Amino acid sequence: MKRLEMLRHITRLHILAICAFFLFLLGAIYIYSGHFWALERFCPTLVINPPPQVIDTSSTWKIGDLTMQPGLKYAQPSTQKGRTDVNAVTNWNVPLVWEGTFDPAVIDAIYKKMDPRVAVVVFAVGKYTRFLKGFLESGEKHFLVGFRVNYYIFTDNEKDIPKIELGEGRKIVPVSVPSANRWQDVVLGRMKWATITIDNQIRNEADYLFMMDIDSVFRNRFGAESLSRLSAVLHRGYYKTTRDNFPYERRPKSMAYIPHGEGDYYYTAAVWGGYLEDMYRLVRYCYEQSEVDAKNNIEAVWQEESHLNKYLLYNKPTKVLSPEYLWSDYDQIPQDIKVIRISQLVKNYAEVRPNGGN
Ligand SMILES: CC(=O)N[C@H]1[C@@H](OP(=O)(O)OP(=O)(O)OC[C@H]2O[C@@H](n3ccc(=O)[nH]c3=O)[C@H](O)[C@@H]2O)O[C@H](CO)[C@H](O)[C@@H]1O
Ligand SMILES: [Mn+2]
Repeated sequence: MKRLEMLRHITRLHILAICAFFLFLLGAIYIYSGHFWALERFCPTLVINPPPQVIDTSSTWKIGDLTMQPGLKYAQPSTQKGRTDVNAVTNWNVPLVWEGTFDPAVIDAIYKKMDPRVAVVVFAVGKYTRFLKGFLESGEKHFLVGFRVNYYIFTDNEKDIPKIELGEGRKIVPVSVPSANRWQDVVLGRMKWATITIDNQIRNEADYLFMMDIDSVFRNRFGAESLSRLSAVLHRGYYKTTRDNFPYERRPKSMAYIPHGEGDYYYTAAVWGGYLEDMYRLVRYCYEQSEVDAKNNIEAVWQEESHLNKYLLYNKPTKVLSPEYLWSDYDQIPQDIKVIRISQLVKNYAEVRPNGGN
C-alpha cells in the first residue's frame, strides 16, 4: 500500500518534471525560431544583400537638349494615331520604343545636332572572333549611321580583327584581354575589363556607351531613338511573361537576388547603353556585385545579366527598348515585332565556347 502510494507520488513528480521540461523546450524553440526567422528575413535584404544605391543623376539627361533646327520636313505627329497593339510607355513614364513610335528624321535631327561620340564595347575572346566581320559590317550599314562611333574590341587575338571599311568619324579600337577557360569568366570578365578600360581610356573618348554581345548582326536601323541616360532592351524570351516567371536570381545568398512579387521587365545583357558615366556606374556595379558573390562562393544564375536586372529594377532606365533591338535567329517573329534591328545568330554553343555548355 505504502509502496503503491510512493509510486503514485513519484509518477506525479515525474509528470510535473516532464511537463516543465517540455514547457522549457517549447519556449526555447519559440525563441530560437524567432531569431532564425529574423535572420532569414532580414539578412538577405538588409545585411548581406542591400538594394543597389540610387544613382546620382545630377550630371546628365536634360529635356532641354531636345532641340531641332527650323525648316526640317517631316510628317505631323498625331495625338490619336499610333501603335495600339503594344504599350509604348512604362509606368514610370519613359518611352518604350517600338517601330512606329518615333520619326527617324526628327530623332536624327535632334541627336545629330549634339554630335555625340558613341563607344561600342564588344568582346571577342577565343573563337568568338569569327563573329567580328558580320557584326562590324552590318553595324556600318545600320548602327547610328552618320554618327561618330568607336568600336572597342576586347580580344585575346588582335590579329583576328578583320579589316573593315568604316564610315567617316568611326574607328576600331583593339583592347587586349587575357584568354579564359570558362565562358562564364569571359561573360562576367566583361564587367571587370570594361570598368578598367573606361577608367583608363574610354572616358575621354565617348559621351555614350553601349555594351553588346558579338554573336549577332544588325539587320535594320538601330538609331538615335535608342539614346538616353540609360537604355535597356526587353529580353525577347520574357516580354510577355508574368514577373514571377522572370529568370531573376532567386537565391538570397547572391547579391543579384530579387524576391518573388517584384519586377518590371526582364532585360537582356546583350545590348544596353546610355550616358558614359551612368553606364560606367552600372558596369562597375555588376563587376563589384559579382566579386562579392564570388567571395561567397556563388555565381548569379545569368551572370552579369542577373546583376543588371537587379540594378534596373531599383534604378529605372530612362528608355526601354523593345525586343526589336535584340531578336534571335532561333525564334519565330511574332506580329508585334515589325522590324528586327539586331538578331542573335544561331551558334553551336558546345563548339564555340571554351568549356562547351549552354
Ligand atoms: C541574348 C542574351 O540574352 N545574351 C546573354 C546570354 O548570352 P549568350 O547565351 O548569347 O552568351 P554568349 O555565348 O553570346 O556570351 C556573351 C558574349 O561574351 C563574349 N564571349 C563569350 C564567351 C567566349 O568564349 N568568348 C567571348 O567573347 C561574346 O561577346 C559573347 O557574345 O547570356 C549571357 C550570360 O550567360 C549574357 O548575359 C548575354 O548577354
Ligand atoms: Mn550572345
